[in-house]
Amino acid sequence: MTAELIDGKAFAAALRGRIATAVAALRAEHGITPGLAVVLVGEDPASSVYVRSKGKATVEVGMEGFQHRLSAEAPQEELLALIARLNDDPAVNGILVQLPLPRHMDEAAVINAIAPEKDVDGFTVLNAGRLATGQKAMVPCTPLGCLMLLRDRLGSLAGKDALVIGRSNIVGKPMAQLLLADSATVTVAHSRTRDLPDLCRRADIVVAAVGRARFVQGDWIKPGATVIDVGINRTGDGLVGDVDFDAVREVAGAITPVPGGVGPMTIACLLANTLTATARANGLPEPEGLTP
Ligand SMILES: Nc1nc(=O)c2c([nH]1)NC[C@@H]1CN(c3ccc(C(=O)N[C@@H](CCC(=O)O)C(=O)O)cc3)C=[N+]21
Repeated sequence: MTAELIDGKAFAAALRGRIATAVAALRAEHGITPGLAVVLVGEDPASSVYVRSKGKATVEVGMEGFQHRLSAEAPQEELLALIARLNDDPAVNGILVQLPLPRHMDEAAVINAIAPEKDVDGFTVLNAGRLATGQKAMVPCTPLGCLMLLRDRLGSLAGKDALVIGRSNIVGKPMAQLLLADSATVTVAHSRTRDLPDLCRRADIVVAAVGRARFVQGDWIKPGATVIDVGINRTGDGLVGDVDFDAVREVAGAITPVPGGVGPMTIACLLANTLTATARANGLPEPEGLTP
């Protein structure tokens, strides 16, 4: 049996369509246009590509995009001053500082300078704590996108055995929190985990976010399991995920491809978070289906 493909690209396009409709209504009924500021420090070519596609997606749903570029050598104070201005700017509802930052900067200090209500990445300590304690939060875009795909495929996640491979603050940990909030039984595996293949064979849901090309093997997968591949690895033969796609798709029930899986959902969820932040900032009801 071959796994069903989970079409993240199509799901993301539909989500962006609903966002565009809500943005148009916000403008017509309240004269409000959501604004998203993206800050890029340095000239990393991959980062420039992401920032450009985020800018394009922002305009396509009718939001206003603001781009700020600082040189790789800019002092941290300059970045903090820019963030302070964006925090105070009423036209800016969401702020994203593209990661990674140059080595001379303190990533945590920079991220936590973002006003929590404008933290559309959900990376600040306050939003991470809110998510972990079941309070209304800004939820990191990639895990939120994965959750939407999982619920669409499986319905209720209650009682499912979920394995998250990777423990980063931006994917693994918030993904585990979201699955736990949906009453899955969650295991988080990492580089020091013993018997990962055996652990994986028990999982109904596998979320791979390790950053190692084709790491998850076909014989690690329980037949019929749902596999979400968060990996974006540039190799000699193009963009590949953290899952050995050709082998795993022979065993799994459903799997996300790379590209065309989680990546497009990340960008759509960034727009979803910007819309949610705008509604909250203006005391308006939040559009449904954009938050967990
Ligand atoms: N503060 C911050 N927030 C981020 O969300 C953030 C970041 N920094 N730094 C970099 C990573 C990476 N990231 C991706 C978003 C979309 C695709 C995406 O759409 N990928 C396409 C393919 C793109 C291609 O062909 O290169 C796909 O998977 O189909 C990939 C990667 C967001 N990031």
